[in-house]
Amino acid sequence: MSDQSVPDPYDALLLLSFGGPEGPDDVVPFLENVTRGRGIPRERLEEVGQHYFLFGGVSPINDQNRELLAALRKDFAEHGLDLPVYWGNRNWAPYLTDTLREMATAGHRRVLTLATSAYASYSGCRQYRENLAASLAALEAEGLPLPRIDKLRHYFNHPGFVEPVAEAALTALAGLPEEVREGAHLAFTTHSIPTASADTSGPPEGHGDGGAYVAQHLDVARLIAEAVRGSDGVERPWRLVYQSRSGAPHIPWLEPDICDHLEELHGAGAPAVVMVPIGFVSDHMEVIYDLDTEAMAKATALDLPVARAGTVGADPRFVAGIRELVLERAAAERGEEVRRCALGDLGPSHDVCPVGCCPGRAPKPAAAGADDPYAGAAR
Ligand SMILES: CC1=C(CCC(=O)O)c2cc3nc(cc4[nH]c(cc5[nH]c(cc1n2)c(C)c5CCC(=O)O)c(CCC(=O)O)c4C)C(CCC(=O)O)=C3C
Ligand SMILES: [Fe+2]
Repeated sequence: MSDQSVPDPYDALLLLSFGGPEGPDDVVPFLENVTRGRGIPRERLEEVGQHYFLFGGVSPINDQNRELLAALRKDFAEHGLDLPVYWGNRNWAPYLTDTLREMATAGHRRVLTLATSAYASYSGCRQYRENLAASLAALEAEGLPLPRIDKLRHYFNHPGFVEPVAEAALTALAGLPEEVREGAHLAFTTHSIPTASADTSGPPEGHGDGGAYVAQHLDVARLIAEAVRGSDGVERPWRLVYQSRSGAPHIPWLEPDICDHLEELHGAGAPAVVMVPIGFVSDHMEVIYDLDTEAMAKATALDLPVARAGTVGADPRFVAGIRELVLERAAAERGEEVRRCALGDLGPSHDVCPVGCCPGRAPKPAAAGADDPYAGAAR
């Protein structure tokens, strides 16, 4: 095609994700990668290993990322966007360092990163930035030229994310028996994190106020509850609840858990519940085990009709939204005036994570932010 455009200054997009095991022999080494130095009790690890074994030791997350990767490449090609897309993971092959090495060797010097987490938090944002810095350190030690790496702004409130999720919520609602549909409650779910980490999520000025993680999820939950009401005029009660808690029991994590919430709703006479996993971008293990297996077993035991909404996956609207975010950021980097699309009350998120954003327990170098130690060394 002759009308290909290069989104200057970027010369590549990096899809950065979690990774997951692809067979029974991968499960234990994968869990060791995930939990190295993170103080997760042994019993919890054995339990989580069982979740994977229940599915033949295969997490769906890698295939879902392969699908997203293919969809991004196709969408970019169809829109004349000349931007190669690569994929690397934190915890499983293709490992981030290997992907970045391939990118550096291929001559890429300005890389934009899309992480498969839509929200601010240590696990969903800074930890990925630390992984990028660690990989850059490894390339530096190998004497390779270092690309400069940026990260796309949080996309939780971008219409490309919100609209497919709202539609999925409606589809799930329509799957409930008709007589309980009107009275159904909406339960928006996301990954629980330690409350201390929730309180310090996002830029420092929001710390102590509950943090950005919860505020961002509440913004999305409200938008989707409104979209559902808009579809049939019925105002349904909704709540943001949590799932997939790990860590030691004496450390407070965000609550209530989805299973406790189902029990409480049932006790209060709710006729049905729609679970909407707004915290995730694909139906990976935390969705197919923690919701479809565990929470559904609870629902069956309670004799409570429960439906689960899908996640965005490789929905064309999500993919197009990513393309828009890439073009927006490229224009901003060129110093152009940009229109930033965002729904809800919080407005578009920052392009560059400020110093002190989503701190971890111990300070570590993090790339793609205001405190990126490689920003100057790169190029
Ligand atoms: C906020 C958040 C997201 C969403 C943002 C994002 O998507 O990044 C997320 C995603 C995911 N979490 C995943 C898997 C796991 N997370 C664990 C442990 C933890 N997650 C945490 C938080 C998050 N996690 C935290 C605070 C811990 C405690 C340990 C620590 O502080 O690091 C553990 C250890 C065992 C356990 O569950 O205790 C596993 C196996 C998978 C892969 C699923 C698959 O294989 O399909 C995905 C996408
Ligand atoms: Fe996790």
